Amino acid sequence: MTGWTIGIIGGSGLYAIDALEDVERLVVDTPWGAPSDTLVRGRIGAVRFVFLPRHGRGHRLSPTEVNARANIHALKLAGCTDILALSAIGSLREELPPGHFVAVDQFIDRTVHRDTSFFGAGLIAHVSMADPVCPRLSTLAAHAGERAGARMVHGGTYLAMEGPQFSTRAESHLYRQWGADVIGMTAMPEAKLAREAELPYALIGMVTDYDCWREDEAHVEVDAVLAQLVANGAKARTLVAELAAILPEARTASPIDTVLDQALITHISHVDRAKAESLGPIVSRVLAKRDG
Ligand SMILES: CSC[C@H]1O[C@H](OP(=O)(O)O)[C@H](O)[C@@H]1O
Ligand SMILES: Nc1ncnc2[nH]cnc12
Repeated sequence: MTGWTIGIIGGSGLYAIDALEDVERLVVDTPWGAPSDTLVRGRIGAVRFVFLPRHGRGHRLSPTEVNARANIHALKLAGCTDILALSAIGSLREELPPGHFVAVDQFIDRTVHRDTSFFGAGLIAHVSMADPVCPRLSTLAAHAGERAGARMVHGGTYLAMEGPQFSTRAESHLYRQWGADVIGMTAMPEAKLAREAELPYALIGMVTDYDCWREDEAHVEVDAVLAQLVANGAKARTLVAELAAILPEARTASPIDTVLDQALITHISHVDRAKAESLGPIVSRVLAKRDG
């Protein structure tokens, strides 16, 4: 086995990864409650994967109901070293038609009804989100997508909206003016929480629609999104298998593995020990270093 354990968060239309071998289901509980579903642990070749369908099998959870803290905490508990998220996205750009895949590298967070941090209550950290995705994993995932036959665009800004309703036309035009390239409802606070958990995160978005900013095009509807996802689904699954094939054999350290060294601000003598205990593997590394 390699040193990688890749957590895969599957978005709308991606509720299983059939290439996984030696599969076992893990029921994991966290201080934030249960994740979206049981985790599916397996391997492809020598690479370990842990798969989690973001909305649960059968798509039971709305974007607001997805418990991102539980999901990221559960993936950390399951031993993940990195997280690759796959999502359906709307396009805010003419040159990103349905069927294109985008390796997202920036976010604008417009979500308002979600818990966005593991920290607080006696243990405070301020992580940098200046560069919110891991360039190493994002580049590898983009190459895997190309090998899977996807039309891949490297880089793009994702606007995270609360939903579950799609945008008004005025909002869609506004987000274009802000410089957003694609839109979705789920990657925030997921990406922020992955960073707090010291897990390098990348997001491959699969364009399903042109949202509603184009006057000559039907506005987005779920049935069109799902039809496009069925068309993209096989490529998304192949992308995961290709990623396993191209990952370097040994995982070298990422700067994201140790972000809490700088970000954790609470003095060790004032850390709330019960809170630290509940965060488990998210803070055990950095606290052991400071205790020592
Ligand atoms: C089914 S259309 C809207 C839905 O799809 C996207 O979810 P995900 O990112 O999990 O693929 C979008 O963010 C909305 O939640
Ligand atoms: N147009 C859109 N807006 C928000 N989330 C989406 N997911 C897929 N298409 C979307």
